[in-house]
Amino acid sequence: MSDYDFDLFVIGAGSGGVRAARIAASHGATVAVAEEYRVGGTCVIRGCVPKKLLVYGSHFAEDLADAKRFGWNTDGAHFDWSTLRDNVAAEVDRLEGLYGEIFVSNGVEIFHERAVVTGPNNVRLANGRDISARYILIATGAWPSIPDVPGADLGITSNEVFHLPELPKRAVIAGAGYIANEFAGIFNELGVDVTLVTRGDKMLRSYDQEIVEKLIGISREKGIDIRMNFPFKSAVKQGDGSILIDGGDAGMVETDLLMWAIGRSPNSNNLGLETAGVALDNNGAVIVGSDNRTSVPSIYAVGDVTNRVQLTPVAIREGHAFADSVFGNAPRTIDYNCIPTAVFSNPPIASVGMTEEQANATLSQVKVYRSDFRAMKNVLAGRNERALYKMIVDGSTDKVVGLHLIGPESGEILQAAAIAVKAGLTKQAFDDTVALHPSMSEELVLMK
Ligand SMILES: Cc1cc2nc3c(=O)[nH]c(=O)nc-3n(C[C@H](O)[C@H](O)[C@H](O)COP(=O)(O)OP(=O)(O)OC[C@H]3O[C@@H](n4cnc5c(N)ncnc54)[C@H](O)[C@@H]3O)c2cc1C
Ligand SMILES: NC(=O)c1ccc[n+]([C@@H]2O[C@H](COP(=O)([O-])OP(=O)(O)OC[C@H]3O[C@@H](n4cnc5c(N)ncnc54)[C@H](O)[C@@H]3O)[C@@H](O)[C@H]2O)c1
Repeated sequence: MSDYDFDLFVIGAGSGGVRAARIAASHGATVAVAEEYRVGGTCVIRGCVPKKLLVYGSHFAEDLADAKRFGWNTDGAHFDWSTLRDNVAAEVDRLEGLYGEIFVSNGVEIFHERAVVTGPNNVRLANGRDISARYILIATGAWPSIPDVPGADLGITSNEVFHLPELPKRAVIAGAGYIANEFAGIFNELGVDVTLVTRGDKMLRSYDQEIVEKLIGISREKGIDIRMNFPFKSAVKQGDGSILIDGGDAGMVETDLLMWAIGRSPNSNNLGLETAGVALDNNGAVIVGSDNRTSVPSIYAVGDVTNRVQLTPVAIREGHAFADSVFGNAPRTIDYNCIPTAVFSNPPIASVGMTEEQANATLSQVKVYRSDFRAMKNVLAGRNERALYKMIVDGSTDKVVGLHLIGPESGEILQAAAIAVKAGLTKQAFDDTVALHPSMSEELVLMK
């Protein structure tokens, strides 16, 4: 007989929590999970998945316009937001069901309610039930940040954006990161008049800034109004229902929808962590070691709540490594080097490894190769939109240390190329590879 109700209690059924629960159960642990909202977490319910489906749905606007040059008569084509919104919601429902089945088929008990930590080996469910566990895993994710300015509550966040009753005529998106650029692209394609406001003079700071400049140029060309150095002072609701935003010296902007996309904070509030002795950093992130263990030996944490890398594949890996280490007798840590990432803007950006700026700051010799080209499809479509691929090479070893792409399907192209960068292949190895023609990705082996 175990001294505890379960070997593992996971708080949060998102990317990290679901993986950890399933793998721990497969190692023979008795596992329970608490989820206060919907099984699947941010990525499945209100993140990556519905976002990518909206990216696909919105891109038909351009595809249909381009189709004319390829001989298709698309007159009469029109868009219906409720159809896209409801079909995406139905797909999310389907996936939520599949995630629930993972628990059933692995013998994991799920509690559909909030749980808080009450001690090193104890949690309390919202219904008041106390449960003990040998280990507790905090996998509660992150929550959209909202700034402390008057009228901030007039804005929505990515939590609400998938359920809009109708599309606004005008939208202001505040922020300059992933979500801001992705939704600027989606709304713009769907005919919404988009203004992107950002307090600084840079966007997508972690990305190669030459690639970002290209995105800014193309976005403006498509009609997205990008306003940098915009100090968001306040928002007020006007008589006609519109929202008036005061940007101080940057001027006033009137809009029908305000969306905050200024980052996500670790979901650690009122979780009982402080009382249990779990150390948090100044941003509320749970502090963990490379083994995902917190300051309390029986409590671990993975995913966004630790604020290391806020990406689904990373949360999944952390959850998997935790379960293998603690229940599978196979301790291991995650390698955070060369994580490929993409911004599903229009066009998308994809990146792996060092930017030119980072390489210059750390390597003694840096070579940069560029290919600035127009995709064949864009040429025939009469679309004057160019792609840019950049390869960053360590001049002393010839190793490719970074790849940065903007252009159609760049995420799909980069995932494969990232294997070569992660493996430490040289520029010569890229050059030795015969081009696959005609394709956009052949540019990767043709850079001079
Ligand atoms: C709009 C958007 C788009 C994104 N797009 C991408 C993308 O394209 N690619 C990518 O890699 N990443 C993307 N992300 C990030 C990705 O969704 C997260 O990194 C990932 O979901 C983190 O997983 P997690 O397990 O840490 O937390 P989550 O998936 O957020 O899961 C945490 C779960 O815990 C639950 N919970 C919280 N507190 C409690 C409690 N006390 N009791 C019970 N349950 C609780 C929450 O309801 C939630 O379901 C996107 C995020 C957003 C918001
Ligand atoms: N494609 C993807 O992989 C993807 C997509 C969406 C989200 N995500 C993940 O979710 C996280 C959150 O996304 P996000 O776009 O909200 O955040 P982000 O960190 O990408 O960008 C936030 C931006 O808001 C700015 N900002 C911060 N505080 C501000 C304030 N008070 N006023 C004005 N601007 C402010 C920041 O300078 C930054 O540019 C990302 O960091 C990413 O890890 C990933």
